[in-house]
Formats: sequence, C-alpha cells, structure tokens
Amino acid sequence: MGLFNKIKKLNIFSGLFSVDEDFFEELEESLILSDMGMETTLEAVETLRERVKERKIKEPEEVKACLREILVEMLAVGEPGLDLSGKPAVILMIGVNGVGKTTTIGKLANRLKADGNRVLLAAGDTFRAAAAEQLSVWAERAQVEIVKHEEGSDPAAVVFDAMNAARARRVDVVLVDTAGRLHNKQNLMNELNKIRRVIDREGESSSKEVLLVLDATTGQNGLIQAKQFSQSAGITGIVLTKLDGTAKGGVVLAIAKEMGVPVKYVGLGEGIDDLQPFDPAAFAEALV
Ligand SMILES: Nc1nc2c(ncn2[C@@H]2O[C@H](COP(=O)(O)OP(=O)(O)OP(=O)(O)O)[C@@H](O)[C@H]2O)c(=O)[nH]1
Repeated sequence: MGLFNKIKKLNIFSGLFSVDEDFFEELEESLILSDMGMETTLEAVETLRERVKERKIKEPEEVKACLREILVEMLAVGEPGLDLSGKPAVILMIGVNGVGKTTTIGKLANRLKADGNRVLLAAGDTFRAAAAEQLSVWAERAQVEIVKHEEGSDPAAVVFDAMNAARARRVDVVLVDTAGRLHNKQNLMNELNKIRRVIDREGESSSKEVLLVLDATTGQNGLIQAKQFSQSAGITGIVLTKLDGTAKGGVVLAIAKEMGVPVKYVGLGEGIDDLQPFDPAAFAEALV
C-alpha cells in the first residue's frame, strides 16, 4: 500500500462498529475532525445513508467499501496528471512561506528527471534571503539545472532568462519557484501576474501548470489561502504537503469540492522521494 499508509485512518474505523444511527453520527464527527468541512461531510454522509439503505448493507466492511467509493467519486475533479506536452513545459509553483514549496520543487524535479525529462529550476523567490540558495541545494540533490539572480532582483527577469535558457538547452520542464510573502498581498499578486505574463510571452507553445502548494496540517485555513490565490493566479492543481502523520487528511475532499481543482501530488515526508502522484482510491483506502 506504500506511502499512503502514512495518512492516519479516521478514528471511527480504527475499532469495531455496527451500522446504526450512532455510527452515522460518529462518522459525521470523525469526518469533520479530519477537516473535511461541514458541507462536504454532510454530502458524503447523506450519500452513504442512501446507498446503505438502497443496497441493504449491514456489514461494517461493506460500509467501508461504500464510503471509499463515495470519496473517490467526490475526488474526481479536473485532470489528475500534469500536462507537459508543449515544450518547454512550465510549472509555476505558488504558495505562502513555510508550506513546503522549495522542498516540493526539489522532489518534483527529481521525479520528472527520473521520468526522463531535462529539468530546469527558476529561482523566482528573490525576496527572501537564502531562498535561491536553498533551491540550489535541491537542484544539486536532484541533479538538475538552475537559473538564479541576486537577492532583490526582479523575479520576472529570472523567469525570462530561465525561459531563454530552456529553449536554448532543449529543456523539457521549467519549474518556477515564487515568493510566498512580500511587503503586502497586493504586491505578491502583482508579482505573480507579471511572472505569468513573461511565461505566456516567452513560452507561446509551452504547456502551463500553476500548482498551489498547501500544508495539510493547516486544514481549513489552507482552503482560505487556496481561494485567495486562485482568484489571481488561476491554479490548475494543488500539491498537499505534510500529509504524513496528520489526522487532517479530509481537507483533500474539501479542496476538491469547494475549489473544483484536483490535488495532483501529495507530500508525505521530508525526503526527496516523499512525493506521490495523488491516487484517490489509495487515499480513500488509507483514510477509511
Ligand atoms: N513532514 C513533512 N515535512 C515537509 C513536507 N514538505 C516539506 N516539509 C518540511 O517543511 C519545512 C518547510 O519547507 P520549505 O520547502 O522550506 O517551505 P517553503 O514553502 O519553501 O518555505 P519558503 O522557502 O520559506 O517559502 C521544511 O522543514 C521541510 O522539510 C512533507 O511532505 N512532510
């Protein structure tokens, strides 16, 4: 079952239970505690009640299977994979500080390289001291190329250079790091827009993905962040980090339902191999 085992099971399924009214009430509580959100929880439990009744389910194992089926259906939003068809493909990584953006870029670079892609990192976080250095460490670990400028320089210029280098060197994928924090939110959003315009101009035939990195341990707060970013950046997918050991795995469902954007990868540890493509069925099995 692999890495998804690091996700904590819902409490209610860790012991014996019988399928009665108490069960549905406890399940509701358990899902809300896992940060699935009120609306998403009520929808899942209501659907489960209906199917249990329709199919005359009595056995706990069958209820589990039925709930897994419902969760998988609820997670089926958008395209699960990355579109890397137009070269050089560009993946813009956005998200607030500390969520695990740099680590995720390193892990993703490693994964894409292992799949046979030539990868280049663009150190677009020129605001935070040492951000580019940290990214260089990951570039070295994953053995991929990097374009960086001095601290305080214009991130759009970094991206411009990275796009030119990518074309000249026949790079397959450019991964762009961005600042998670600036003097204020408006500056941050303006900067992201400027980077986006450079990518659009310099990569006319490039496939483009915008991945929002969220920290699973921040639960429903992460969802508020996701909504703010999506308004200005047009995200195509989410990477949910720090799912290892958290009991808040339910937030994946809240994100899928409320944002209509797929979770494309999950982070399950600090190591270079701890990034997994999101698999709804394996996830549902780990949670329930
Ligand atoms: N347990 C666990 N820790 C993680 C995961 N992803 C990242 N981290 C840790 O989270 C911390 C922050 O990660 P960074 O990659 O530096 O976060 P960031 O978003 O790039 O932060 P800034 O560079 O400040 O914007 C580090 O200690 C990482 O090792 C994960 O999936 N699981």
